[in-house]
Amino acid sequence: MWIDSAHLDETTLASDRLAYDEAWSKLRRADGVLVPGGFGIRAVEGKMLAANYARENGVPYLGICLGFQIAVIEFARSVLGVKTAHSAEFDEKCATPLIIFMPEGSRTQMGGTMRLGARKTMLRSPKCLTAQLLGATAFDERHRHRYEVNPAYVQQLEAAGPAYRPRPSRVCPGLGERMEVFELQGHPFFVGCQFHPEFKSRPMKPSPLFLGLLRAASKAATAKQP
Ligand SMILES: NC(=O)CC[C@H](N)C(=O)O
Repeated sequence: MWIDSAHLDETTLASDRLAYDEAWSKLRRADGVLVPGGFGIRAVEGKMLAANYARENGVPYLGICLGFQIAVIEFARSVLGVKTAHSAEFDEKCATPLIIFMPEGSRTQMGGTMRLGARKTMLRSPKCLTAQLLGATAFDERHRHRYEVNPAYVQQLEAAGPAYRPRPSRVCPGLGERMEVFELQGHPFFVGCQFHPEFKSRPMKPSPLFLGLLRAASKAATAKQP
């Protein structure tokens, strides 16, 4: 079931009540939510609402790349109370640039300068869900992005306490650590990843992150049955 997340926000409520109600009715029926990667501001606030809905209602959530960045912003806004948190991709002058342009990127040379391809992610703890699902704390997954979680805020996010587990990973030498994974404890399944598990996922060998989402969603669906 696909939802145009632009229809979840208040501008659609004002302009097209039917589309708004339909989008929310689909979201409320969903046993799991996947917010995929993306570029550009279209529907970003709706994606934020979907992440908020999944987080607050214990609905399994997998956020990929932009879906990961959205989940981190939503958490900062709603849980940490940092209302001005945003991505510099959508508001370059925002007061709290939680997601910033990566230092190694180029703004003038667009061709091939994205952070692309397989990169090593090294998780801090074997106990996090991502490490358990992937069966490793170090793995190569493919990437495709220009922005990252602002390292200046990672400590503040980590200080949020046991409800939250950011898992930064090492990047290219000299660039320190990059936050690649976002998980919530005490939630049936809430995972965001900066990398794209779909790029290495195959029909007969799906990425364990997709299987994790589906398992959690199917458990939620079974629990709903009378
Ligand atoms: N592939 C994506 O989702 C990219 C996310 C975001 N637009 C970035 O460039 O970082």
